[in-house]
Amino acid sequence: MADPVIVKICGIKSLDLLDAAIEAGADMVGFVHFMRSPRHVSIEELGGLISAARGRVESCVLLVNPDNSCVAEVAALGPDWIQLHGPETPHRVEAIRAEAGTQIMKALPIGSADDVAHVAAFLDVADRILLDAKPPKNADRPGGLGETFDWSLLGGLDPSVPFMLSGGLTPDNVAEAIRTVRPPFGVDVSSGVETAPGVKNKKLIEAFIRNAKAAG
Ligand SMILES: O=C(O)c1ccccc1N[C@@H]1O[C@H](COP(=O)(O)O)[C@@H](O)[C@H]1O
Repeated sequence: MADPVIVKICGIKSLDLLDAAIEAGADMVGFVHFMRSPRHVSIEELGGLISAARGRVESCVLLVNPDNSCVAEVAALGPDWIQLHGPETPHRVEAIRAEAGTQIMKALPIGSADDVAHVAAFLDVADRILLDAKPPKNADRPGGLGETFDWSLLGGLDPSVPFMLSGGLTPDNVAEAIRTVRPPFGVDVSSGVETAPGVKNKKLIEAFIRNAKAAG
């Protein structure tokens, strides 16, 4: 039998939605600490969410180009993962991994075959790669926009790359995404389980997880 698909629900802001995601079968949850995001949570809120997740589901804190003090503050809360979703270079990712002492998921924007080739530069410095849609030039944030990308570009990816797929996934397209891309470390969603930016919906979370797990 195939391994079950790993599902990460990102952009959770409340304990109520955290419980709902865990009850629905999420394997990982993500909390966004980035002021320009509609899913931003403060350091104090992060502490409560990470504690409530501990031992039940893997937790991941999303940061965008963080400085060392931000990395240290977040790492002290004990998340399982830090997701770097900005323009961090391989050298900076390596430094953040050393500073934080947590597993690192590096998000990379995909819009062309060149972007796919760029993934190789991060394989030695990140524990996992998250492949996301390249945001439009005028976007006010580098992700969480509900944009998909051309999955066929990933046909050129080395099959040993440990990646998770994200970018515009929804309950309606997640099964097709899994069958087409076969991401070895599962799927990640934020906008696709919301009714408005930052407003998660329990029924959409349940449907997303159900459809993803069935497709695996
Ligand atoms: O969610 C955000 O606001 C966000 C801000 C800055 C960087 C990334 C962000 N979101 C992450 O992007 C991917 C894909 O999201 P979506 O499903 O297309 O909405 C996911 O990891 C989000 O958590």
